[in-house]
Amino acid sequence: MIEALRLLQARMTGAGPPPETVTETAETLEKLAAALEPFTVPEAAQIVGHRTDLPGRGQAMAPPVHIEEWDEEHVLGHVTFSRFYLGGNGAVHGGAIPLAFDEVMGRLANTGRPRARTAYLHVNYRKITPVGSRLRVEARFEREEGRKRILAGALVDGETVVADAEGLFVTLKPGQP
Ligand SMILES: CCCCCCCC(=O)SCCNC(=O)CCNC(=O)[C@H](O)C(C)(C)COP(=O)(O)OP(=O)(O)OC[C@H]1O[C@@H](n2cnc3c(N)ncnc32)[C@H](O)[C@@H]1OP(=O)(O)O
Repeated sequence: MIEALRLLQARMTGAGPPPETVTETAETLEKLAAALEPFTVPEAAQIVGHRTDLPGRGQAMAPPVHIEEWDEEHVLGHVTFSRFYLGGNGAVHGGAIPLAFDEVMGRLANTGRPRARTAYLHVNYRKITPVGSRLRVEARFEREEGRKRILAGALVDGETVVADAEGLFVTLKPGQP
């Protein structure tokens, strides 16, 4: 279902269909939304965001990062930003890149450690990030200072770093959501 939605997002973004196809598509989507409505559940029971075996934990909002290596110190994976993430002129939207970093670095920050949340994510856009290219995603745990965990991440196209990031993740105190 989530993969199908991702495909739809990409195809819809890249489409210039005639008005009758637009109307037909809108009606079909409204029917699908209505079919799912009776199955609305509380957050803890929803599938999306809880499937850690799926790229982006099954969130169609997050770019689909495929993980190849994962431990408490580093993550290595790859991602291809589909047409859905297009900002303009073949470049990925600047807001989509932190989504990928937060997903990967947030999970790494929380691997084998008490729960933490992102306090800041500083992203450097070094080059344009091309839509449709398979990119390497790297993240590593840099250091810990009290409740603060500092992580680094990079998005690499071939040998070129197209974006890198530093993230601060702060350990939650009891009662913090
Ligand atoms: C549940 C886990 C899911 C996985 C996480 C996935 C990643 C995410 O996307 S989380 C969603 C996005 N993030 C959020 O919504 C977080 C919202 N913010 C918060 O909840 C709080 O601000 C929180 C928890 C980060 C920190 O608040 P609080 O516990 O009051 O921290 P506080 O005591 O002020 O600061 C602790 C230390 O961090 C530092 N700090 C906190 N925020 C920042 C910041 N933005 N910049 C620099 N330093 C900061 C403080 O200066 C302090 O440093 P020191 O100990 O040296 O004096």
